[in-house]
Amino acid sequence: MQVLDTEARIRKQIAENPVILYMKGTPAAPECGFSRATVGALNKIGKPFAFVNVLAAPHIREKLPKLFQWPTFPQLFVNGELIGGCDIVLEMEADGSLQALLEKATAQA
Ligand SMILES: N[C@@H](CCC(=O)N[C@@H](CS)C(=O)NCC(=O)O)C(=O)O
Repeated sequence: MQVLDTEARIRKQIAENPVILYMKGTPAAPECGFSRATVGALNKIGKPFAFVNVLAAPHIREKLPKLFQWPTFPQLFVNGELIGGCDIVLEMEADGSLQALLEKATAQA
């Protein structure tokens, strides 16, 4: 029962938020260097994003990696699609594609 509830919760969060970051800690107080770096890249772009602190949500921390076959955090979703973790976000920030993606996603919201 808990497993189904957790999956439904995750799918709702992803559906309701055009940009959502599953991370350790909060944007104001990240609790892992990978999450900190990812928040830094998103803040540089300056578009709004939702977040879930998986350290405060152990069921989500356990379930999300299985749902989207991505084993680690952070995980960035844009318009319902998993973009990736810290490495991918930093690469996309460097080549300009993160800005383009987020501008498009938040313009549609
Ligand atoms: N290369 C990864 C690094 C992320 C990573 O290694 N995260 C670890 C440590 S924070 C993790 O989430 N481990 C699984 C867990 O703690 O649930 C990325 O690009 O995001």
